[in-house]
Amino acid sequence: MTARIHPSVLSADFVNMEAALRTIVTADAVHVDVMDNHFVPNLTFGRQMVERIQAVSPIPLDVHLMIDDPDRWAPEYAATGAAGVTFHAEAATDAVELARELRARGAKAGVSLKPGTPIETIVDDLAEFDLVLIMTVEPGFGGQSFMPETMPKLQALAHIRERRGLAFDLQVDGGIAVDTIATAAAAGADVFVAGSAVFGGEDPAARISELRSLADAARA
Ligand SMILES: O=C(CO)[C@H](O)[C@H](O)COP(=O)(O)O
Ligand SMILES: [Co+2]
Repeated sequence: MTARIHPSVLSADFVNMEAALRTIVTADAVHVDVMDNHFVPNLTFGRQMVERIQAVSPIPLDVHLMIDDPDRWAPEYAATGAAGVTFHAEAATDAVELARELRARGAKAGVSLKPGTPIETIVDDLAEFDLVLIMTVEPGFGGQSFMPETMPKLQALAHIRERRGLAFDLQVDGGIAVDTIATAAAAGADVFVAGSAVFGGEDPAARISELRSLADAARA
C-alpha cells in the first residue's frame, strides 16, 4: 500500500482553518492535535473545534489526543465522526477497554507512545488497536527535531506485526520532513504525520506528494 500522509493542522492558521483544509485535499487524512495543557504543556482546542473541522473537511480526520483521562474523553471524539482517534498509553487507565469503546463507536482505535515509553506497555494487546503511533518527538509542539533513537521501537513493532499476522498501521509523528521521512519509512512506518513540513512551505500539495514519493521509495 502507498505511504499515507496526514498533515497536522497544528502548523496551520487556526483562524483560517477551512482555507488550510482546502490546501491539503490530496492528503490521506488530516491530523488534528488536541492538547489539554496537562498531559502536555500546550493547549490547542477541544471537541467543539474537532466537530467543526469534521463538518468542513473534505478528507477524513485522524484525531491525536494529548490529554489526561482519555478513558473519559476519547469516546466523545469518536462521536464527532472522526475516522480515527488515538490516545496516549501513558494517560490511559485501561487502553484495551478504551480501544473497544472507540471501535464500538465506529472509529479506528489508535494508541500512542511517547519517545521514552517502551513497546512492552502495549505489546500483548496489539490485536486491540487499528493504529500504533510512535512519537518521534516529545508531544506538545510542532517544529521539533525528529528523534532517530525512536526507530528501534518502530522496527520491533513492524517485525511483531508480520510475525503475528496483525494488521495495525504504524504511524510516526514529529519532525517528519523531506530529510527524515525515508528513515521512518525504512524502519516500517506506513502513516506519516507532517505539520511544519506541509504548512510551512509555499505549496502544501506539492510537499504532500514529495513526502509520499520519498516514503514509497524507502519502503520499496
Ligand atoms: O503531535 C504533534 C506534536 O505533539 C504534532 O502532530 C507534530 O508535532 C506535528 O508537527 P511537526 O511535523 O512540525 O513536528
Ligand atoms: Co500529533
